[in-house]
Amino acid sequence: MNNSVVEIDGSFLEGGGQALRNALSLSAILKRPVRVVKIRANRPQPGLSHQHLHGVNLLRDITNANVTGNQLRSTELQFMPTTISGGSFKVETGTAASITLVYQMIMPALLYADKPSRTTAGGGTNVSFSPQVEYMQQVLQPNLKRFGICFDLKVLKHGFYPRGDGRCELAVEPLRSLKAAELIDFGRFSGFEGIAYYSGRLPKSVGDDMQHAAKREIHRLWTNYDCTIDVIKYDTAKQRHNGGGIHITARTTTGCVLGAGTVGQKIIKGHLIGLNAACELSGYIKNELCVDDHMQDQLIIYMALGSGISRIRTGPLTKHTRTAIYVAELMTGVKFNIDYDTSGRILLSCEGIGHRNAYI
Ligand SMILES: Nc1ncnc2c1ncn2[C@@H]1O[C@H](COP(=O)(O)OP(=O)(O)OP(=O)(O)O)[C@@H](O)[C@H]1O
Repeated sequence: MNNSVVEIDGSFLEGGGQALRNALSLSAILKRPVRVVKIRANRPQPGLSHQHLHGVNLLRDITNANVTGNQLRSTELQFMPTTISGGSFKVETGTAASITLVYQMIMPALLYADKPSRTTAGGGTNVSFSPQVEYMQQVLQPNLKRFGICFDLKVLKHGFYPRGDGRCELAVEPLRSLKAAELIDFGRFSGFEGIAYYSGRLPKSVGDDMQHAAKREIHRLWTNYDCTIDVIKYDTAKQRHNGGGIHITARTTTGCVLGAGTVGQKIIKGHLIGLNAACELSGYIKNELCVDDHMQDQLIIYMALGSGISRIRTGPLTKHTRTAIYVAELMTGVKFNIDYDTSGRILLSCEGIGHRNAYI
C-alpha cells in the first residue's frame, strides 16, 4: 500500500466537481490519502457545494476516514480513509442537490465494502447538468453490468430544483473484483423508449409537447422503428413542486444502451426539450457509438479498476472524460489509450489494475 498523499488539481480541464468525486472514490478503494486543491475552480461559485459536501461526509462515514476541509465552499480538502463498511446509510441534503451525483461518489467504494449497503438520500432526482434518476436506472445500470456490477436504485419520490425533496434508495452488492468490459460492437440499432414527465401545477400539455417533439424527430429519421415515449405525472412531496423533463433510452442488438435527456428550467418549453433530447440521441445512433457522451466519463473509474483490458467505442472525448482519465491515471497508475477506428470514432482502452476487495 502506498501511503503518500496524492495531490489532485481540481482546476484541471473541466474544473468541476467530478475530479473531487473520482479522487475520493479511488482514495477510498485504494486506501491512498488524497488532497484535492482548487476544488471546482472553473465554476462560478468555486469550492464545495451542498452536493459535494454531503457526498464527502457520506463517504467519510462509509470509509471511517479522517477529513479536513469539509466545509461549504471549501476549495481544499484532505481525505484519509481506513476501512470500507457496508450497511445502512442516510443523507439529507435539504436542498435540490443531485442525488445521483452523491451516489456517483459513493458507489465505487461500496462495491469494495465488506457487506451489501443501502443508502437513502434526499435531494433532487432530476437536476440539470447531472444524470437524471432514469438515466442511472436505464443507462448506467446496464453499462455497469458489463463490469459485473449490480446495483438497484429505487425512486421513492421525485424532487426538482429549487425545492428538492426527492428521495431515493440505492442498494449496492459488493464484489470480489470488477471484470473488464468491451463496449465496441454496436450491432444494429433496435429501438428507442422514454418518458416525458411533469409534476406539480404544470399541465399535461407540457409532457405532451415533449413527447410529440421527440417522437416527430425520431420518426423523421427512423420511420420503421417503434418509439414509445410515455407521458407521466410524477408524484412530488408537495402539490406545488413543479418540474418537467424527458429521458430517452436507445438500445442495440448487441446490448449497447445509450441515453439522452433534458430537465426543464424555470420556464419549460416542452417542444424544445423533446427535440433536444431526440437530436442528441439520434446523433449517437447515426454514428453507431456504443457509449454516449455522458457515460464516457462515468465509466473511466471502472475501466481503471477492472481486471484486464476494457474498451469502449465512443465519440470525441469530453472534458469530463479527460478529467476522469487524469485522476484515474494519477491515482492508479493505469494508462488510457486513445485510438481511432476507420470511421474516425474513438476507441478508448485501458488495462485495469484488477483491484481486489479486501473483505470478501
Ligand atoms: N444529461 C446528462 N445525462 C447523464 N449524465 C450527465 C448529464 N449531464 C451531466 N451528467 C454527468 O454528471 C456529472 C457532472 O459532473 P460535474 O463535475 O460537471 O458536476 P458537479 O459536481 O455538479 O459540478 P459542478 O457544479 O462543478 O458542475 C458527470 O459525470 C456528467 O457526465
